[in-house]
Amino acid sequence: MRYSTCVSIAEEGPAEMAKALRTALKKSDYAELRLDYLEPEDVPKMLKKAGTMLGHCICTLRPRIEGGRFPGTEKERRDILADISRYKPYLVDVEYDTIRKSPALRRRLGRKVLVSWHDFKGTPQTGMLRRRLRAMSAYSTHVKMVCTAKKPADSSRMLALYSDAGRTKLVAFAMGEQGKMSRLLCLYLGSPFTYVYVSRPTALGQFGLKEIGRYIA
Ligand SMILES: O=C1C[C@@](O)(C(=O)O)C[C@@H](O)[C@@H]1O
Repeated sequence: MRYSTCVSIAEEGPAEMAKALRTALKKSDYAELRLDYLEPEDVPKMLKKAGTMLGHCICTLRPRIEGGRFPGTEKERRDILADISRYKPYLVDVEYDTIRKSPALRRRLGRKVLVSWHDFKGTPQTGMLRRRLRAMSAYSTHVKMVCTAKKPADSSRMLALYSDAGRTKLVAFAMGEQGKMSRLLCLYLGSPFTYVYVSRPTALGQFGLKEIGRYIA
């Protein structure tokens, strides 16, 4: 079995992001473009630059309220998300709250959506996590749940979710130093990939691409 990585790229200009993307895809199956790090008007420029590489890209436009940098309004963000999906990337990352509240956006997005949810403060109890997984799976076959581990058992609760995933392609792990190993173990439990960085981490506890290579058997 080969395990896949997704290099998270958070550069602040389209030229830099495109360069980082070319480098990342030499060594990684997937890359995440953190398009919220760009000026909104540069997003289409970046998507054009990415060209056929987009088939390996997860496009993310995270709002500030969910830990991202997108500066505009929710309406502007939803319009850009719908535009991004027209370029047909591998997946468009859309937050659970966004997709749940916007049937209009659901109609405009293709089927290739990664429904995501983050908890930057902690890790809820198992019952809540399971209910959330079920609710998220109603919107896509690709679901991502990322919490913050304060102690090792928090990571274990995230990893236990794989036994409830069924046909859902689940990416679930915990951020933070206490969660670091869950980023590796999720691969062995069925996660389609794990997030890594090349130049600088986009989240706490992320492995570097080279570093994780030393752990993967
Ligand atoms: O959701 C995720 C996962 C992540 O937060 C991480 O912890 O590696 C990094 C983000 O860029 C990405 O959108």
